[in-house]
Amino acid sequence: MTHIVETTTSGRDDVPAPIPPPAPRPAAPTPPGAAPPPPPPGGLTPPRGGKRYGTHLALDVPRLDIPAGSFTVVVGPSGCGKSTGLRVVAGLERPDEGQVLLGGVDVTGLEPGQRGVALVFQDFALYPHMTVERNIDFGLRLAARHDRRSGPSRAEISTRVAEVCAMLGLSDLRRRLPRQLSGGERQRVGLARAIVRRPAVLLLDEPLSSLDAQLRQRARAELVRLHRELGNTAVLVTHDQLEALSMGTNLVVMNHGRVVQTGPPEAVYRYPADTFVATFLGSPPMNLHAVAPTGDGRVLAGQGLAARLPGTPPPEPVLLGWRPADGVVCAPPDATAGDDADVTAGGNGDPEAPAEPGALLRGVADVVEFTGDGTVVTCVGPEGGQWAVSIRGGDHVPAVGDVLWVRVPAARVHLFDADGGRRLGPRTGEPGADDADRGISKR
Ligand SMILES: Nc1ncnc2c1ncn2[C@@H]1O[C@H](COP(=O)(O)OP(=O)(O)OP(=O)(O)O)[C@@H](O)[C@H]1O
Repeated sequence: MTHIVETTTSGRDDVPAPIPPPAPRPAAPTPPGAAPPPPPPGGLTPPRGGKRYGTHLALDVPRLDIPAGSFTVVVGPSGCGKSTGLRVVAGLERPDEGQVLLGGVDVTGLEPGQRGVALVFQDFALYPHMTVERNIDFGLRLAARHDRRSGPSRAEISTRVAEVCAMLGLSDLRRRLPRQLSGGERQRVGLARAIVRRPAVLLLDEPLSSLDAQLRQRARAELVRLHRELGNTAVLVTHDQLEALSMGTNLVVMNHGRVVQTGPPEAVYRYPADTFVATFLGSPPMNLHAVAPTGDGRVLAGQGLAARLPGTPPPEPVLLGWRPADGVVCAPPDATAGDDADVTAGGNGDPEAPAEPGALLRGVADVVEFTGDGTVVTCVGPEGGQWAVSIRGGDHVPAVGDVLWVRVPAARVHLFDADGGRRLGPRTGEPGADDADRGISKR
């Protein structure tokens, strides 16, 4: 639902009511559409503290900094508190504990309209009887009517609406009604309504969820370009991990009301802080295997898997992870371990430790899925353990029942604590740690 905090909480009865946003707080006493404060110099710190619904702690965030000018994407499973966090920042919910800081300024006690924040919800509830143009300039006209001296002039409103329509490709649609627009066009009108106010902080709650795959792809690119052009701070909430990885400059991963990891998307993807992040980001998710040290302790072994890692592996059983795209299908390591070996029979399928650092796995192809630009093969190891490997288009595609040997370069092997799932150090694959070995993974 498109909801611009200042305008749709105005409570005025001389304008038709839009479909209400989800449970907004009562009308803000501040002038509707009042000029937002300038962009915060020091970024956004939303929030310090938490939000409870009854006894349920929906948000438990001691501190979260969102850099000024960043495009921050908040991702996490359904119900993890993403929207609650956004609504606390917008002022639609008050935190039970802690503060919300915008550019170092405590805005916890401020009404939504005083925060310089615009919030765009996932379904774009436009005023159905108003044209595109009227929907977009609605908030500015209210501001002008409310404050004739410092509100925007008619000429200024017209210029700003023309600018935003040009930016979002809506110039030819200005006279249309919402029902005469496609879903993607309505989505752009919803965005235009928010950005025409030039908010210091643009909050987007799953704004692309109602679009089909093609429109979604275009809208993703549009939002990224828009952020570059506006130079403001944008926070986008999604449960779509492709959006999370591709759109933002800063990624926040949440689970159970908490922030699990933040950082540039590639760093979070490459060096997940725990098994939750490791398996939540990436499709297919990261493979995880229970392994334990064997022999002189330098080799980790599990069902159908052996790994030799640089440095000394941990002395305890751990979880070894690798991404399906980081596995390389290879020839059997020697003639005696032929393709006929029954890898599903007891320990017979466990490979020897590889001579070079890295992991070696053996499994039987169980499911072969064509994905368009490649194939994902799900394999079964001894005693039924499953893992997946991605095969690029053009490479040999195995058939169901084939035996597969897969090598994973040491730089792409992740180790996690077997109990808590926390990433373990010394970490293989840290930036600069295994650069020589990292080259092996380039296929
Ligand atoms: N008004 C409310 N009253 C009671 N519980 C609520 C309310 N709003 C949210 N919750 C609960 O708080 C938790 C966090 O909800 P929230 O909407 O922030 O999750 P989310 O991560 O945005 O989920 P989704 O991706 O499904 O939209 C959920 O368990 C939800 O059921």
